[in-house]
Amino acid sequence: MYHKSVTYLLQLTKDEINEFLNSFDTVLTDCDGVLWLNNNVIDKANLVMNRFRELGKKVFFITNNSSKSREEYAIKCKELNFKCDKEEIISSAYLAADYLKNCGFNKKVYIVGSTGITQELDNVGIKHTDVGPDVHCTTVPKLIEGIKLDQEIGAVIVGFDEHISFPKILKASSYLNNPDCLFVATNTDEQFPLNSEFIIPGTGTMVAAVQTCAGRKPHVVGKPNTYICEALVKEHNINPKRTLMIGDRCNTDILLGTRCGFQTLLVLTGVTTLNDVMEWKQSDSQDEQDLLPDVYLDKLGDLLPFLK
Ligand SMILES: O=C(O)COP(=O)(O)O
Ligand SMILES: [Mg+2]
Repeated sequence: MYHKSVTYLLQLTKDEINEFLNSFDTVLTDCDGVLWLNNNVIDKANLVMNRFRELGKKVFFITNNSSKSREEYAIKCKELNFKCDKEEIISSAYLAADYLKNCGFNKKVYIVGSTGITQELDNVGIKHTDVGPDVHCTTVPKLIEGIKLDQEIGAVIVGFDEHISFPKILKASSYLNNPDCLFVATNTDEQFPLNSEFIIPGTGTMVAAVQTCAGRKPHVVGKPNTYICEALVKEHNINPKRTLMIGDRCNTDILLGTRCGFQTLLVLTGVTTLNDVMEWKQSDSQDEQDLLPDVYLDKLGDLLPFLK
């Protein structure tokens, strides 16, 4: 309807907004920066998502955040009053485990990441290393002396790891020195959306460290990789043209929507700013044009009055 026009939804007439709301049957929504920031719901986002469901629309939550399993996200949604089943939540930790399962992987995984990944690997019966701090306070030669590489390791998964460290980068890169060792990244988001004076390193920071040292590029399972959406379209018989992708980050959420032929709604409560978008709108680079949303809002909750 408003293909890549960057239309501000609230400047439309009531009828035009209703026509837009009736133009999709399925909603895929990003989480961090759209629905919540950390453990705080973003103004009325839960009321809007629950109302979409009451109006008969299919709803799926697609997050690049690998720190939680689907089960843990289902608990978080319940606590924050978002109605949803575990099967409607796709986290990048789940995607990483699903990808290795589909590859018939039967060795052990070295994880740079957290318990979202260990739980999802456990769910599919894939062996893995532990997560948590791995620090060193000695010299590099002494550190290396103390490391015995595990010969069972056949893949490295890099996800969000607040305990990222020199020893972890060294070990992951050493395993990846074997070209047969798979290199999987959950996502490459550069920073976490957190409206504060601090910049929180996103998973892209951890991935870049290992990628640089290992001299190899990972297979990235999260947005904007279309892997998950192709699976959803097939499994739930979704019509891409009548699907809305809602996101706060254009180089993952909106780009995914563009690649899958979905309609796209950008909300300004997370990472991408309106200035970013207006700069891309002036650009003649196709890559930047692909980042443009169809429509945008200051926050998802602004839709509530139109969903009566
Ligand atoms: O984990 C992130 O960096 C972003 O997560 P999101 O995809 O839910 O916005
Ligand atoms: Mg987000």
